Amino acid sequence: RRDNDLHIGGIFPMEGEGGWQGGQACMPAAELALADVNARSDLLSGFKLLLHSNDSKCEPGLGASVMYNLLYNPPQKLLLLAGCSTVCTTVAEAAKMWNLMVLCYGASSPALSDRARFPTLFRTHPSATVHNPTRIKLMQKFGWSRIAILQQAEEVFISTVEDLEAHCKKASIEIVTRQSFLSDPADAVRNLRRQDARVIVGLFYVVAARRVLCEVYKHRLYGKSHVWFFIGWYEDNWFETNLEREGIDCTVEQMREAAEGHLTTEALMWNQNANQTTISGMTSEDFRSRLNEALREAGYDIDGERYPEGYQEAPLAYDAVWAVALAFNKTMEKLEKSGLSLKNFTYTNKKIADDIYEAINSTSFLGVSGLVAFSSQGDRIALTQIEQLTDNHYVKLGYYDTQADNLTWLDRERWVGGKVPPDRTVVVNEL
Ligand SMILES: CC1(C)CO[C@@H](CC(=O)O)CN1
Repeated sequence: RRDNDLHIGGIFPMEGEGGWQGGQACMPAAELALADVNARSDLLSGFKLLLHSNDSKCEPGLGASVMYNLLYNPPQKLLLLAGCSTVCTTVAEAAKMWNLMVLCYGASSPALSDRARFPTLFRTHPSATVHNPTRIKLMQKFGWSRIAILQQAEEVFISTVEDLEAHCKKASIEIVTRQSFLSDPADAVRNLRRQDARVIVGLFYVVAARRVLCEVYKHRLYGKSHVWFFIGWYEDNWFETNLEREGIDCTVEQMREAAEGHLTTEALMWNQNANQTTISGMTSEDFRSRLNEALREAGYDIDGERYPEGYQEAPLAYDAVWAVALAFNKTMEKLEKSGLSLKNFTYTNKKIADDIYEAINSTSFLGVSGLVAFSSQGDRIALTQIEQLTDNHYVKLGYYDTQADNLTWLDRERWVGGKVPPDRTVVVNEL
């Protein structure tokens, strides 16, 4: 091994049944970034960044064993990249014992925003709680102060709802009912009707979302008197696919009718200003072309729209490597003043670990995923996008910058009844 190599570990969810196999697109994206930062003569003063990757299958146990292999086999690693909330939780909880920073490009769990448990964690993937200020902003915009919540009983949604409840309290928005279900939403949806819920925030994975939508159709909790907030990162035609395979007893037409008009929120992962040059010299569209080329070479039929999992999150992995390179660069400059370099780092060297922490913590640059910067909890600061399903197509309604409390609104919303649905039964006094 050349002694001017800087080594980092990469843990990518490639295969596996459960969870998110986003490493399929995120590992190629990370490798593109590695080539780009190593091609820059003005970064890392002559050192080369090397990435040692392994597959976690999005399983925390396998992730832990992959991490131990990376740490107990030379060369010494300086930092770990990881994906999947479950793997990041395990890796980040342990990595502090080796004074290693962990940069998660694919972890949305709100539980990870905890410096007590994860003192060395940073994420380029925003927490699921990033949706909540946007949901509140929309409720205030449309005058809804009485809402309901329907959620699947999964850790990520439970902690997201707790955060949403706190935001609702602060905004004096009443939650008339909070219904949760494990896998069958029928009773929960029926209870929504009993409580006369009109504005409902739905938090569940996409398979559960199809079950919910069919129940919504059956209980007529849709149309001109109801508004649904769904998660925006499902596939675009999620409400009309896999109905047979998943035993959904609603037709495509019924699902479309129930879905018409719903709103979605999601974190922006591709820089919206498509022709804005980012730190790599590329625009986000340039990045898309290069990623597509790399994925074609890896055997994916991109032109046939056969995208690998993690395609949406690929900019987060690309920017994670840039964040590491910039932070290492800053740390090298600081260490050189005392005649040291990152080659002096060891797993017991907390001093250099603190320097790397400080460098990442103060990192901020324009990446292909937009402005990359971290909160004091290591969370990605991100914009959100709002869409509405109209005639079976998602229409962009606007963007929200939580930090600046700035809502960019495009005035494209359409309501089934021609006006904004009220959040409660409106009694009209007959004169
Ligand atoms: C937006 C999504 C699909 C949320 O889950 C992330 C994976 C995880 O949190 O485990 C990947 N990105």
